[in-house]
Amino acid sequence: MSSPLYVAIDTPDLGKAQNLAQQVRHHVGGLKLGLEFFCANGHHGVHEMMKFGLPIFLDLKLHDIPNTVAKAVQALHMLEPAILTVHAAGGRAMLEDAKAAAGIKTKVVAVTVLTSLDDADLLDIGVGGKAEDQVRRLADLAQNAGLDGIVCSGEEVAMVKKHWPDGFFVVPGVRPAGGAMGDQKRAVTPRQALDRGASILVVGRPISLAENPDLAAREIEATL
Ligand SMILES: O=c1ccn([C@@H]2O[C@H](COP(=O)(O)O)[C@@H](O)[C@H]2O)c(=O)[nH]1
Repeated sequence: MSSPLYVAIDTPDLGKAQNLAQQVRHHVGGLKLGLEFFCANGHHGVHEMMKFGLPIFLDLKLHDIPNTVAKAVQALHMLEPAILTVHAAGGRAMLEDAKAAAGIKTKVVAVTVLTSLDDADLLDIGVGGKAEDQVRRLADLAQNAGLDGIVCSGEEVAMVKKHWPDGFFVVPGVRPAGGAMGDQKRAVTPRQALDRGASILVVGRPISLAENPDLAAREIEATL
């Protein structure tokens, strides 16, 4: 069985991205490429990273009107990402159209509440109540729109899985015990995320900024 640990390759530098992937390739289940990498390197960069033979998670968090998102998803077809993200807050029609536009090999998952936000941040953008309530609402929306799953924090994944047992749950904001939080506000350990029902875990800086990324990935993997 492949590892549930996906490494976030957050750099605009293709050479650095390849170097990191080369170091951790035997201890992770996939490579997550986000906006930073894609804006700098586009399709060419993704093709280069595909050469490592690991599943590619394109974390582009698409969020626009349904027609625009659907066309963007179509434009990614040739890359056949294993996982692609859109923002749940784009609404039901956008989610349905994104799913319909994706190739059959791609799981489309909806970002609910970013793991860098807490209840106070949500209030600032006009969402009262707790993050977990908003995650639940957006998870229901994603499920009803026919998506494959959602992105949420490890604090909510058990609650959502109860209502969506066969959903695919991506959990970022994962930190080894005592690790630096950085900008993450709703974080759990890799073991907690898995025990609570994560399908895959996304870990970036605890691996990429480590003195020895290979060792950091192995140490995280050993806890799973
Ligand atoms: O809610 C979300 C959605 C996506 N992310 C992404 O995951 C990684 C996390 O990186 P760390 O360095 O481990 O904090 C990063 O690429 C984010 O864009 C997220 O953190 N939270």
